[in-house]
Amino acid sequence: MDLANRIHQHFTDSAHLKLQAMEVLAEPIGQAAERMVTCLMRDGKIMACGNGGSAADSQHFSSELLNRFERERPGLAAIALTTDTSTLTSIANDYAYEQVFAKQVRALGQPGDMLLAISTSGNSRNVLEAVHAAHEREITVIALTGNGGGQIAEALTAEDIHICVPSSITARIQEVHLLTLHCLCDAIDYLLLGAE
Ligand SMILES: O=C(CO)[C@@H](O)[C@H](O)[C@H](O)[C@H](O)COP(=O)(O)O
Ligand SMILES: [Zn+2]
Repeated sequence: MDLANRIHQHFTDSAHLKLQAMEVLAEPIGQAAERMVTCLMRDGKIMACGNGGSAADSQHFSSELLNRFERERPGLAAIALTTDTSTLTSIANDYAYEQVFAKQVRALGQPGDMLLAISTSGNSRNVLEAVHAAHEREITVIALTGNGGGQIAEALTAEDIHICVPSSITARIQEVHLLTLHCLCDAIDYLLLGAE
């Protein structure tokens, strides 16, 4: 396959997966948005975490709540647990990389907050540990995964919401994750501000 065909194939695969994911994810995405609005309106906050591309997604999402998405509104309480290199490196150095998000959840999280746990494999240990820490603090989890959800799916409770992309290809899963996060941002604004 030459380069042009490879590129065409990526676009085609990504487009097909988004249409397939729409059928199964629209409902949990809507539920997650409603729960996030309830959390925010009760003065809760949304903490987000993930590794690599999912760390970038965590920061992308939190910035669009703290600042704005597409409509004018006051900032909303969100924080990415992936940005403070002094915190991340000291926890990893003094304890273990597995604890870099969980220790922050235990320190910052309050009952009624929410954790957005992003992992394409569903198996990243530090995200899994953050899920456990959230449950200890009576924090509901929105898990954004793929690959069947992995160990994170097994750790979720009936109170949590699982948005699992029906694919095992990391890049394709991430492309649906980004669309999902923008759907969440739009839905939150729609629920708070009404239709434009
Ligand atoms: O962005 C990519 C691949 O597209 C990578 O950086 C990817 O995020 C990293 O391999 C992560 O460590 C994968 O972690 P996870 O999504 O399985 O939790
Ligand atoms: Zn965005």
